[in-house]
Amino acid sequence: MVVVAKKWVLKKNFIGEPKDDDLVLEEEQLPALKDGDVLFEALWLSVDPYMRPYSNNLKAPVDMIGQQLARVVESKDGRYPIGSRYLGDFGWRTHTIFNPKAMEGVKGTYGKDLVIPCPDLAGNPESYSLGCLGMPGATAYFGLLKVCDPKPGDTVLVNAAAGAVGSMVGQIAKIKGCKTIGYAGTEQKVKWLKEIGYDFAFNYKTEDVSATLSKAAPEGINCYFDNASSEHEGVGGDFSNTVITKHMSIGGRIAICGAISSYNATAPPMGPELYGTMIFKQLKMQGFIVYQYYSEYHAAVKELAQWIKEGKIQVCEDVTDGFANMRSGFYGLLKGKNTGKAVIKA
Ligand SMILES: NC(=O)C1=CN([C@@H]2O[C@H](COP(=O)(O)OP(=O)(O)OC[C@H]3O[C@@H](n4cnc5c(N)ncnc54)[C@H](OP(=O)(O)O)[C@@H]3O)[C@@H](O)[C@H]2O)C=CC1
Ligand SMILES: CCCCCC(=O)/C=C/[C@H]1[C@H](O)CC(=O)[C@@H]1CCCCCCC(=O)O
Repeated sequence: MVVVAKKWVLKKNFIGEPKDDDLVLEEEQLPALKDGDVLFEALWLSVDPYMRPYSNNLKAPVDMIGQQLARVVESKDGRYPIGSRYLGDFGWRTHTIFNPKAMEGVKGTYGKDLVIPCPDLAGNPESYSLGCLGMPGATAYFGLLKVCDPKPGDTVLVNAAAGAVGSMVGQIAKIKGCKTIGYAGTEQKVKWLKEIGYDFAFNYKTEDVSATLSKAAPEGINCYFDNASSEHEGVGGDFSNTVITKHMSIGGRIAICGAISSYNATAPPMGPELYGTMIFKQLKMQGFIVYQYYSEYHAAVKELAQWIKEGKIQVCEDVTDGFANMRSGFYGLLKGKNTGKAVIKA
């Protein structure tokens, strides 16, 4: 079988906001399969914020990085039957030849396997394996439960709350008996946050962060799940500085999950202004990477699937149709166009 794969190539490293000619769609004729080779075809592909900062470590021109849900279409390894589904770190490409035996023991970033069987999704749509039942869902699960360690009755604050991670954090926090406050960048997102059970939701672009927090959480914030980090401008100034210096309660916990507001920045982010508050309020602030909890990943996905099945978690996906439109799906994510998990249908 002659297969011509389509792939997105990072032609130039991004500088500032990504531009159309930084990423270019190309074709590549694949060779015939050798012994042990498996040919995968992408079904769904993920676009995630990390692709922007991580691609700075690559030297263009280079094939773009990313995870996809793929099915086996041809196989010379009996352990990989035709039709079976895998999550593969294959990058932005439609077809991939991978040799599991030759790649045995080769790990991806943070010790994760490069190709893993699609987990049991308990009847949920396959694309969820890249979102609520995949890396972003697990990020929400571990970041909240392990790093923020919420107690029933705690107040949990989340920014980029209508995204893949943030929408899950708020709903898991509700399951754990917390009061939840979410901030997002459009009125439509704010409306959706209320629909999925956030107790309070605000538009950080139009409402004063400090004033809204004083009203919604006069008791202070116990857990702050930070998806956007410093330089995240809300009305009234930097979002995280405002939250941390003015609104944390004593003994509060801060999970540093991401820093999307600075991914396109061309100057380094500002330094810590927070030490005084951290000390006097006895705060804990911890960065984390979802795969540091890799040994518990499948158990987490199982519990998340159960919560979805029980109707305790609602899911929204932002689907871009067609591999050829993957770049615009990614650029849209960086501009806040997505509600819920941004995925590409191949
Ligand atoms: N530590 C870890 O292991 C992991 C960390 N992450 C991090 O979690 C965060 C959320 O990821 P994910 O849920 O996948 O993405 P989202 O689905 O939340 O999409 C990104 C959202 O971020 C917001 N945003 C975009 N640009 C800016 C900006 N300049 N300032 C503030 N907000 C902005 C937009 O929402 P809005 O309209 O509300 O501004 C946008 O929709 C990211 O920072 C990501 O890097 C993700 C996975 C794993
Ligand atoms: C300042 C940058 C913060 C980035 C935070 C973030 O979004 C991290 C995401 C990682 C998540 O923990 C698990 C992942 O899959 C993300 C990293 C993936 C790196 C892939 C590199 C692949 C490659 O080099 O081929």
